[in-house]
Amino acid sequence: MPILNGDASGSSAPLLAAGVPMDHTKALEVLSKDYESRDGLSVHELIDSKKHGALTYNDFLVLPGYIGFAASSVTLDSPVTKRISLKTPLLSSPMDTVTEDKMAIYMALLGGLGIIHHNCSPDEQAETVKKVKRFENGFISEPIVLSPETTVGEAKDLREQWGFGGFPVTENGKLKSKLIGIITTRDIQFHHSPSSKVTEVMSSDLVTATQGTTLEEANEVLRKSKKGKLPIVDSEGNLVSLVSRSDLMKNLHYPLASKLPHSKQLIAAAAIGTRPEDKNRLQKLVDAGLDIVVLDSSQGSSMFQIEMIKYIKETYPGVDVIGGNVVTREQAAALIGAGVDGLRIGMGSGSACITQEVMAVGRPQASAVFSVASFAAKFGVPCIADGGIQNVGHIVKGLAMGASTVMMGGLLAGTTESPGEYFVSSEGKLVKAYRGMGSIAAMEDKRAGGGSAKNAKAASAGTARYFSESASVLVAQGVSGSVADRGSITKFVPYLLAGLQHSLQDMGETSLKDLRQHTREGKVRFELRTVSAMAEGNVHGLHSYDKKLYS
Ligand SMILES: NC(=O)C1=CN([C@@H]2O[C@H](COP(=O)(O)OP(=O)(O)OC[C@H]3O[C@@H](n4cnc5c(N)ncnc54)[C@H](O)[C@@H]3O)[C@@H](O)[C@H]2O)C=CC1
Ligand SMILES: O=c1[nH]c(=O)c2[nH+]cn([C@@H]3O[C@H](COP(=O)(O)O)[C@@H](O)[C@H]3O)c2[nH]1
Ligand SMILES: [K+]
Repeated sequence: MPILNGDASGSSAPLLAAGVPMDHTKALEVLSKDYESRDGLSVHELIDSKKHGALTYNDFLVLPGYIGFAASSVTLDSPVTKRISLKTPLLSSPMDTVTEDKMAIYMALLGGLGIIHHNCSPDEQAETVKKVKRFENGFISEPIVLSPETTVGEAKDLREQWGFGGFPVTENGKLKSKLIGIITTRDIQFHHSPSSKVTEVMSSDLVTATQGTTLEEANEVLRKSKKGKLPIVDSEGNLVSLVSRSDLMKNLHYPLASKLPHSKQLIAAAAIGTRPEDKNRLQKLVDAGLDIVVLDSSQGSSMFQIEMIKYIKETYPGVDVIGGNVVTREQAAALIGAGVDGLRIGMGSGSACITQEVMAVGRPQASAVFSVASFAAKFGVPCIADGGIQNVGHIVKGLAMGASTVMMGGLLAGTTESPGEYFVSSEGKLVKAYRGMGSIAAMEDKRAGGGSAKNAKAASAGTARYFSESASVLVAQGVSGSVADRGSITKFVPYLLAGLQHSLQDMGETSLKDLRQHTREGKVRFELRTVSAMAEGNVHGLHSYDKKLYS
């Protein structure tokens, strides 16, 4: 008796119009014999502007490959210049709402790199470079210090404000002055006279360590002494830094940290312009220990940049130069010819950019990255995909298009490590300011006024030109706004990295090097995405939902 419901045997529901199904064990053989190419498109077929116009990240998808390994085994190291490679292929933008010392330090600790912005005086920028180079993992280089005149009440307020209660006391209340005591939460907790001086309750029987002590040694002293804080002093007993037990454990664990071989210091990178005065700025940055300089321009293919590249390569052979921005092969060739060690790709793709609207110049980012990176690869010049990154998928696509690293502004501007304070938006959301460096706000910022120019504005990254070209109108190429709170990059970057590993695993690629090579060879396959495909690929049909990305 035939099984009607659920019967797939015989001729009741044939898949092929006629004939017997093939032997299933021959599936792979048939696949390789019967088809001229793999399923989907090669990158060359995908990025074909004659057929498809120029594409950006949302316009295509990568097809899955074969998973024969664990996601955790995917390696993500990648070069950022001809000489320097990173364990984390992520960079933060040289923007005044994104990268100052804290971002640069933590990006480097996490294996990436933060490019220090130049919308400030050369001395301020050099000081930031110094902070990155001098940063010693686990040592608090700028602790809160009390003076002998500080009262117990004030110390209690500081504890409230900072959330911790161990403060060193020095003769003049500053760092690099003689350490005379340390005050802990316990010393002030039950002291009922807020007007007493801290010297009455502090402990002056101190366990200290001398400058040059390693973190491991400091750890051992803390363990033995059972203290919470270990002041580090110089040979004269002046306080130079502090090690805190609570910070210690988390600080010991940055195995990916970006350092040069034989150096204990983090790699420091900073941006400059191509004006004559930028040469003086660069000298200060190099004196402060700079490793990589980024020539920051929306249109890098200029006589100014070519001259600057040659000058830097000649004057500072130890410093690597990243040129840009570029979006075409021709622009790239000019800068590669001048000797750049790396290129930065992107024009108008940034989240706060209006360059394409205002200048009518630019290029959709996926096409830009593929065109430039495939050309630059011939000369061993690594490329940065800069701008337009909104999620892990975009990072992956930038890397699949041939970039070695990816640069982000807006995505990192809402983290604790970016400059500025959080504030509450009119909708009641916790946000931080984010603005394009070509926005009116950034161009007019008074902080830019520390330079040599008489007019404060003239020293800024974005306005210099307007003052020498006798133009009185500032033409904005960016906007100023805010972005939502994203917490600390010490959580966010590991999330991006884990997401990247899972994505590469889906593609069947075990490293970024393989991803780039297999894309070039046509093994990694792509598909164009229609508007409805994009809608399908996103959340749809739900009454409501919560989009929590990681925990
Ligand atoms: N990636 C992107 O899509 C964009 C980025 N931006 C950002 O905005 C900021 C400003 O960018 P730009 O205005 O492109 O900066 P820029 O410094 O390249 O300024 C461009 C103008 O200054 C002139 N200039 C440069 N060096 C000169 C010299 N030595 N002598 C005479 N004139 C010289 C150029 O001819 C040009 O008119 C940067 O931080 C940049 O990254 C701005 C627009 C787009
Ligand atoms: O057209 C522009 N006008 C601007 O004012 C501007 N400021 C920054 N940038 C570029 O945007 C990149 C960061 O982009 P995301 O926020 O999308 O990560 C950055 O890395 C820059 O390349 C600008 N582009
Ligand atoms: K844009």
